[in-house]
Amino acid sequence: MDWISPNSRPNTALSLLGRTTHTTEFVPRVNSSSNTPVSPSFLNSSFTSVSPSTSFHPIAKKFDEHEHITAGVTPDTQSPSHSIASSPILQDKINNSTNGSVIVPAYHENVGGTTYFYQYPTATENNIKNEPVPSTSTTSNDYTTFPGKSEPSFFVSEELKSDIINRNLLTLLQPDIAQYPDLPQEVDSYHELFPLEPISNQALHKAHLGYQASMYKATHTKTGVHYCLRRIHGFRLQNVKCMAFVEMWKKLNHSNIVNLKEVFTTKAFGDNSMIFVYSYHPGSETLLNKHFSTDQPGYSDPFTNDVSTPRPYSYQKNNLLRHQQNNKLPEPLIWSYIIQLTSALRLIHSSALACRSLDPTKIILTSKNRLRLSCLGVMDVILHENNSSINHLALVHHYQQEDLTALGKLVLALACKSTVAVQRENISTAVDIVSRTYTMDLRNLIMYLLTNQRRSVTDLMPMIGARFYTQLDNLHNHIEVLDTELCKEVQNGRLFRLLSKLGSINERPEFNMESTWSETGDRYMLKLFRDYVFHQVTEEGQPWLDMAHVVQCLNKLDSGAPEKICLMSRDEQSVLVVSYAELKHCLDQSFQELAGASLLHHELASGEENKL
Ligand SMILES: Nc1ncnc2c1ncn2[C@@H]1O[C@H](COP(=O)(O)OP(=O)(O)OP(=O)(O)O)[C@@H](O)[C@H]1O
Repeated sequence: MDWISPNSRPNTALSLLGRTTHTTEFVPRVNSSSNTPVSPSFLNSSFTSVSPSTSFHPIAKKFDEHEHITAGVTPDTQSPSHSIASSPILQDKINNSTNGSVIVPAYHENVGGTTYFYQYPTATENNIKNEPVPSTSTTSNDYTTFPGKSEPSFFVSEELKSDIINRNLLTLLQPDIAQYPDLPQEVDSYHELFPLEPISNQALHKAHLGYQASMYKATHTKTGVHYCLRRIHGFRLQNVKCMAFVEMWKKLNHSNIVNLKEVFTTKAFGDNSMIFVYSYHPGSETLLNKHFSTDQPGYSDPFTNDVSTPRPYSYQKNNLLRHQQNNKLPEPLIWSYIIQLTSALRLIHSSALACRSLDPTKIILTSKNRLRLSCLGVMDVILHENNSSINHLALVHHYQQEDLTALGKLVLALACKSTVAVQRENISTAVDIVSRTYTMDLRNLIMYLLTNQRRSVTDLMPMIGARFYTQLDNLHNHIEVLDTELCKEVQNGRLFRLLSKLGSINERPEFNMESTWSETGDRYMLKLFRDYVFHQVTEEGQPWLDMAHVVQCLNKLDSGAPEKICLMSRDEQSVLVVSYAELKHCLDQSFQELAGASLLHHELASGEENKL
């Protein structure tokens, strides 16, 4: 480290250190300088994506200036053009403008009615027989699984951030005691119950085979983990044999299944209730709510007849088709649901179980169209209790066939956007509508599921065909986006730890009875470094804020770069030339002092407690 006398220092005050017309950007910079002298240790650090460019940045400039400073030469100010050339935003725009999208021609191969190597451009899929297809109100783009790459930023994307924050908020929601005075404080090992739907007091509100049911979010008292409790009101368990099913369900682990954790009975609600504990997925909504809810603006079930004004059949059918063309769900979305549902069913059926609740109210959706079966095991317990003499295990094949019929009805309902479409009297019209507005593959799948023949979920796989690849590709792309976002936060976590150390040292009023500890020795350099990183000002004395500058300085500190910078005292009477490696040493030493004293205090305190 070199001390420079005030007389020999350049006539640049702190405000002049590399001050340029450089615009403030709270985004990372891209590497734009090829002739940049970068320290090897910096390159080795995991933050090389942030530009170590020295061509435009004040810190880097200081390194270049080091020899000039010692020689008493005033450095030139930066050229504004550098900063513009280094802007990642600008660079990105330039890249985008030359990056035209490549249109890959669709390739279809049909083997025995099954299309392989399939693509999703809407023109072919929306092929209503001999009729031009008006554009649908919801394009397939609305259902893209991943948002794609966004502008470069130091932080996670706004979309992901708000999704995570929203889920956290929902997870932390606490019930209003005044609103729910009857809620028990504790139910077995769970507390902080929060109703996930209005609790109906009407005995008529029976949801599960004649039993009233309600859902709660709850927290496990020991682990603090949040769960979802499905309560079956007024249910007295007489026969524990059904618990064999519960054990089987508990073992199932699948990305499209809400895991069952445990089942118990309780009197905490003032009755005999049966509680099914599931994993909690904040922000989920049922498939019914998402696609068939009359609460949605503009939604109406096209199959609901207006009995007051009977119309000829042809009129009704034309009406249905018109409605369908304007409101239908994009076919890729329906296939995505099919893939997820059949994937879950495949595991369930191969585990000698049956879902038995493949119903739009018992399928939940979270962001990015992630779908999960949410009510597994309940039917097995309730029905076993009601008919304990029946050999339910022997009937499982029958129940599995029922699952496949329910799946066929569900897909038909989605394709017609109507729950009424699956009623016996509407099915043939509904299938006709699907044939006219979707591909034959979708129609064939529905027909296969709705026939009386013996069916298997594995038979559906060739019908799905190459759509698996599309689904897989979407998932991988989404994982890649999340991975990139996670990388940023790993780096931010590293910098946060560094800042925590700096913050613990800077301006500490007293340490070991020494009131000037943070103002002297190594700590003084760290204080000036803090000013250098965060308190830069423009020539006019205005705050100069640049996240790239902050991140770059902290990264160089973390990696202990040999690069040197000028630190100016607040009275501008002395300038300190110091390397990042030296600053890192100061930081480590000072923090160790603090941490050592803190540890000693803890040991002494616990020693005192033990004595007592
Ligand atoms: N595992 C879960 N995690 C988070 N929320 C869930 C979970 N399971 C269900 N939910 C939510 O709880 C609410 C009620 O679910 P439920 O299965 O009772 O549906 P429902 O439409 O009310 O059906 P029913 O009429 O049979 O009660 C829904 O908003 C649903 O999204």
